[in-house]
Amino acid sequence: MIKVAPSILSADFVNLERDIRSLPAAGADYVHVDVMDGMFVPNITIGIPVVAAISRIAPLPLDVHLMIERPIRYVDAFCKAGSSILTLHVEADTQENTLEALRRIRENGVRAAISVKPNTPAEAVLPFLPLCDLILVMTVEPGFGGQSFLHSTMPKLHQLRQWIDEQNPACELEVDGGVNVETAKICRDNGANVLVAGSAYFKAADPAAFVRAVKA
Ligand SMILES: O=C(CO)[C@@H](O)[C@H](O)COP(=O)(O)O
Repeated sequence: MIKVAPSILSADFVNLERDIRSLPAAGADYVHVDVMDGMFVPNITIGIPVVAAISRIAPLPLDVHLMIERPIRYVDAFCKAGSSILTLHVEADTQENTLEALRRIRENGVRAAISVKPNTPAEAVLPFLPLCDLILVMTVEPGFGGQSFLHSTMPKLHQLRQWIDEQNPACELEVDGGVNVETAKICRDNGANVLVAGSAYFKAADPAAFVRAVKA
């Protein structure tokens, strides 16, 4: 089953509660929340208190994507803030710390996930795959919404689908960046089952029609 996770980075922050509460009616499955620290990526977004506030009103599971350096420092806090899925970047710390962070996420009763930037090879995920409930393949350089989809990431997505099916079939495979109706089909064809969409979702004249089209 294909799932859609609108990225609230493209929502109207003045009306964030309204935008989040409207997601189920459009057929969305998760609320995708981008946390950026100005170090791992050249942008700063929201932190723990805002995630906690969103979790109090969110009608769907929170899919929290940490684009921060050394995320192990904050995983317990983001779990307690109400994350349902908590994603770390493989590039953000040592292998040892990343393994420990994934274990801690699961100990908190939260689904653990790993993300890879566009130029990071699929092999980088392998040490973490048994501890992951979701793998996120970035299809743009992380940091900003509204960028163009990088087709060069599709062989990696395809490879990860094969390894997930062989080694951890319950794990979800998510893509994020430049997802629209056309690129969603390419991602589905290469094995993604969760599609993050920011600008395409929030700019759609009819978000429900957009969700139906990307799931079709
Ligand atoms: O994590 C990120 C960007 O780093 C994404 O979640 C974007 O927010 C997706 O936005 P669009 O590319 O769909 O506009």
